[in-house]
Amino acid sequence: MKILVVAATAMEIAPFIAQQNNVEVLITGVGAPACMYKLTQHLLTQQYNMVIQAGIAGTFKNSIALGDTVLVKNDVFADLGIYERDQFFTLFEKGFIAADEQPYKNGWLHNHYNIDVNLPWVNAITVNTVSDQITQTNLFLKKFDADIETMEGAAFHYVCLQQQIPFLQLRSISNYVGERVKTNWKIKESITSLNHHLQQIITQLQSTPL
Ligand SMILES: O=C(O)c1cccc(C(=O)CC[C@H]2O[C@@H](n3cnc4c(=O)[nH]cnc43)[C@H](O)[C@@H]2O)c1
Repeated sequence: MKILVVAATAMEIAPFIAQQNNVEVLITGVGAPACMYKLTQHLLTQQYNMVIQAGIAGTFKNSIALGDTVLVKNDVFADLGIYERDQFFTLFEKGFIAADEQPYKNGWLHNHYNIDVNLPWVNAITVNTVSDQITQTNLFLKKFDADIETMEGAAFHYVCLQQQIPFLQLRSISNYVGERVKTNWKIKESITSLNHHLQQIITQLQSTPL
């Protein structure tokens, strides 16, 4: 099985890279535009059976602990929309995109691939601007009721769905959304957990017949 591992920063998958395990790695840079460009460019010339995005993330939910690792079932470009009279509308709500228009399913970028691992599947939002303003956190929480937030997930889902390549988005929780005091983040713990699960998933995939 030919697998590509994608991450925003090399730091997030440094332990995995250090193992040199014959799996290709693509570092896209932080944010959705860089992820979209780099991944699309790469996939136009290389073929894979599976692409895995691995990274850290913020969570909205107290039921998710820092250091926990999750898989993302649905993602969305949360701040792609229109502000009108102090109200935020998505492009679906404004009728610019139909909720089930390719590659969307009910307004989400849905991953229909399943893997038999003991990790929770969650819903995510992707933002261009990470904010410590409670108004932004509450707005997105009310609108999408997602579990976690990243800056690249929806871009990753969008490209893989359009290119029809099986994919997994693996995230470990480093912080609560809105928390910008980095000393309150659990970066080291989340990276350790992320890389442990990444290696486990890859070992499992490599032992699965195509
Ligand atoms: O400061 C460090 O030591 C450090 C080490 C590794 C990675 C980082 C990052 O800042 C990675 C940025 C990456 O993390 C995602 N992320 C993490 N928390 C959130 C959040 O609350 N909201 C949105 N995105 C988050 C994001 O995908 C970035 O690409 C720092």
